[in-house]
Amino acid sequence: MLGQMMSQPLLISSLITHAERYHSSGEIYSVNTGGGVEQTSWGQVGQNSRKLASALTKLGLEPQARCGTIAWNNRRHLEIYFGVSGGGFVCHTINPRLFPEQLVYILNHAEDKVLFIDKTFVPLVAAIRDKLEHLDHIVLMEAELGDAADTLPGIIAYEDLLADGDADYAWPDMDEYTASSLCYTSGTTGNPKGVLYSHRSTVLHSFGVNFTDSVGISASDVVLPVVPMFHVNAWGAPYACAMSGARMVMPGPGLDGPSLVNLIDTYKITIALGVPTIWLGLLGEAKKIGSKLESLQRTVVGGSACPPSMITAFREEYGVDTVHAWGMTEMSPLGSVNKPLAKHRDLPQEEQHRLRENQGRPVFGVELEILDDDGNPLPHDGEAQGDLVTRGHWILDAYFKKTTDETLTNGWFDTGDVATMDPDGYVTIKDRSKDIIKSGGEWISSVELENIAIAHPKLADAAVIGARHEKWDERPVLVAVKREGEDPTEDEILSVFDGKIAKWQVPDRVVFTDVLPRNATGKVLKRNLREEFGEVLIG
Ligand SMILES: Nc1ncnc2c1ncn2[C@@H]1O[C@H](COP(=O)(O)OP(=O)(O)OP(=O)(O)O)[C@@H](O)[C@H]1O
Repeated sequence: MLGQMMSQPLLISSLITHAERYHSSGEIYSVNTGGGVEQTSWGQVGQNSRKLASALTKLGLEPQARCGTIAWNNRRHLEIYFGVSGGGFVCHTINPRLFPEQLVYILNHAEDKVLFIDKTFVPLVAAIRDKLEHLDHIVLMEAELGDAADTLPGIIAYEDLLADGDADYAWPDMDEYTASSLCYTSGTTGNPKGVLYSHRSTVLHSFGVNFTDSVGISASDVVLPVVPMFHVNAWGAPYACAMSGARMVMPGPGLDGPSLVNLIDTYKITIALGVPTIWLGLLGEAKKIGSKLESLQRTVVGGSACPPSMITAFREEYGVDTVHAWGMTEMSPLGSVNKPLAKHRDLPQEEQHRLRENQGRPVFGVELEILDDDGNPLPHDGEAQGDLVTRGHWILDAYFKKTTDETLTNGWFDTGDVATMDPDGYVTIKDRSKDIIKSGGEWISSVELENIAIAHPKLADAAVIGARHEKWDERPVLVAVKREGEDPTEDEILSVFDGKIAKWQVPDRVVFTDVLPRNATGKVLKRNLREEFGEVLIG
């Protein structure tokens, strides 16, 4: 049995303590709700997070009380991440883009006692305040209350709350399995479900993010987390940056193409993380204003499938490496990352590029398996498609307020994705099991068709659904959004599939629409598309 030193608990407070001690002067730039930029440092974030923990304790919060946040990526949100969890409370990040009824459901289900909000969300919260059953305090993430004092009586200004905190507050000791944070799934396939993370799972996940063959954030990086802090903790970037000492740029509410290009060029961003739709907007903008995105070394893309045409555009036009990653809320979220192996170095460039398109290999700490309908493992031959299941150090045991038996099957979590795995462990997500198209007993991947369609120069966006078919049960239909000023015909669009896939996989029809319905994290809501276009092949 080894001694005390090696059994020190893995706590979130240890991440911020490390940042405060060893990269105290490391800069953090934060865009506030008015568009101005504030500069702070890891040392200041550390100090403020301790004051916050102390102030929350003085407010009388019980250990493990949930503290919600409805906020953009900014420095106060960063302090709340460390202060709330470090103080032994649970940091519950909430997606403001959810419908008000969903917000009420989540806040009541989580039993949030305190809610931290950005100024932008005052009207949103005022409209639902009466329905929040457990809420005792609302904190405005500003120095002064302004009009919010009238709109939300009793609201406290963040800086006033901090002023009550003790600057030499000592982080409490606790078991590393204590809950530290809570996120709800984005509700693409049903009601949002709560996922609790522990201190241990969060610290281990940060190591996972920082592996060289993963996102690999280093002290010399300048990191732009475009992925919101309410979307699975910005994929763990805030914790991983505290661990490594990277400089951070928090983009605030401006996530449009021009704002992002400006931040990348001004702050010499080296790594940016976000979902594919964000990068589509950014690529268009960079071209328009002639930016070369010179400092940018890599974009980390996940949340939904990254179209190969985007990987090519980043590489060929800007020399930026796109790192395709896959995961989900239930996985903290990191599951797999696409990085090459030594043996790939000798392959022709084209082949190397093609290999970068799938969702990559499991990171140490995560196990992945593919199973057939009877739950038996399928071969890792890159061909066999099955249900992707997982278990590991930062994969959930049970949904919040549910049991393990209701969440796992034989100790594994079913991701709801259908995938193949090759002998090196590279995973290709074919579809979500609910979206895969079952045509006469054969499976067609809607993602594969979308990846091809989106490269059509006359299309701005595309999604493929299975529409009901009298003979084949289901057939693919492409729902397409035309690029501004273009008016392609159905045949013109379908020609994009020529020679790229078998003829029987080509969509039966193209239907045009103005905009694709997306959920609060930017994923296409295919069930809405099926409701609208699911019958277009009948009669
Ligand atoms: N790189 C990727 N390529 C393809 N799909 C991805 C990728 N990254 C994430 N996904 C998809 O996103 C899913 C995880 O989404 P998330 O955890 O944000 O919530 P959700 O699953 O959409 O919500 P809900 O479970 O409530 O429907 C994965 O299971 C997968 O289908």
